[in-house]
Amino acid sequence: MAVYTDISEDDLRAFLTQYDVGELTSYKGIAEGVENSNFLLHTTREPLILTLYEKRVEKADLPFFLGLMQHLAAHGLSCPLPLPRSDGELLGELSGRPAAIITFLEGMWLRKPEARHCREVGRALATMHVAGEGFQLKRPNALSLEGWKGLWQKSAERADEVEPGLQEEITEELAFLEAHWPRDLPSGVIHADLFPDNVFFLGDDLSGLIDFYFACNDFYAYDVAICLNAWCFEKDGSYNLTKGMALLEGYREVRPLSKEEMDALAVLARGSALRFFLTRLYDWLTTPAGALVVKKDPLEYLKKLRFHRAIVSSVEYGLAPDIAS
Ligand SMILES: Nc1ncnc2c1ncn2[C@@H]1O[C@H](COP(=O)(O)OP(=O)(O)OP(=O)(O)O)[C@@H](O)[C@H]1O
Ligand SMILES: N[C@@H](CCO)C(=O)O
Repeated sequence: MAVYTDISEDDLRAFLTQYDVGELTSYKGIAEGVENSNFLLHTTREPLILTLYEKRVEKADLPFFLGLMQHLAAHGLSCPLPLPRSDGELLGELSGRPAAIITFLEGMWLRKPEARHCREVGRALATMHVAGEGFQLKRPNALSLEGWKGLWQKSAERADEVEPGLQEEITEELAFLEAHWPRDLPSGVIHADLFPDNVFFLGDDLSGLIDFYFACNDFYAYDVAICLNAWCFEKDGSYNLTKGMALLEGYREVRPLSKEEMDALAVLARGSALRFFLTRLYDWLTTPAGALVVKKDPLEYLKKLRFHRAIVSSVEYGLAPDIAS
């Protein structure tokens, strides 16, 4: 469960006096998510989400994340909108943590997405990429090559506890990615964590995207690779070509992918798999037993990484042979 920081009713009521949200009628911690503490607030008006930002979110980045949600919502993407306080600020403090209130997005995330949902996700991802153009603030991706190296240094010594041989394998993978990472692909604001639990649906219709707290400036195609990893593999570790095809087609309906972007998919997917492997590995090794959070399995992403290593053509992701390399 992701409620790292508890709040008292008195502190919450005092915090809410700075917002024009009506009277608080109830609140509860939300069990899902692993990064921040989230609460659902009911007031005499609309339901709201209160987020307290935790360890992996830098306070200095919050104006980027909250400003981005405002920008995207104003440019046609369905996503939560941060509420300003009476002094105009989007960010406050509660229980010693930076805190913000955002609008509640209707819908549910899909436990078992199908190909038609992957198509919707592809479209929504491209819509976000297009909507993000013109957003003035910049945030380099802290979880790209340099960040991976830093994370790896913190876990490498204990990696073989998780699977023998991992230390050598990941060290070699990092060296490969350093040598082959693309230098010049179309880039802009990416979501960088568009997993099923961050995409809401009402029935089969996508109702919106949430959780922009890893958003940053990076290659658009890297975001596509993140989604292929997060949406198009089955529980048994196999890649679902139909889902991959649907996701890529949905994306390309809204924003074309260039030949360079398509050619780079396998290496970007390797990097993306390594990124989630490393954050999961770090959490696996450091989260204290008994913490109220469900740890995610790093080995799921190791399997994906190995799959991408064996790719020789982007046709294998579901791109039509006439446009794939
Ligand atoms: N704007 C919103 N509208 C409705 N529900 C929301 C909203 N924001 C968050 N939630 C709820 O809170 C849960 C956790 O939110 P979120 O994914 O932002 O947390 P996180 O800790 O950053 O998670 P993650 O592990 O995905 O990084 C969501 O699964 C959803 O149930
Ligand atoms: N989506 C991430 C967790 C949040 O960063 C994962 O599944 O590892």
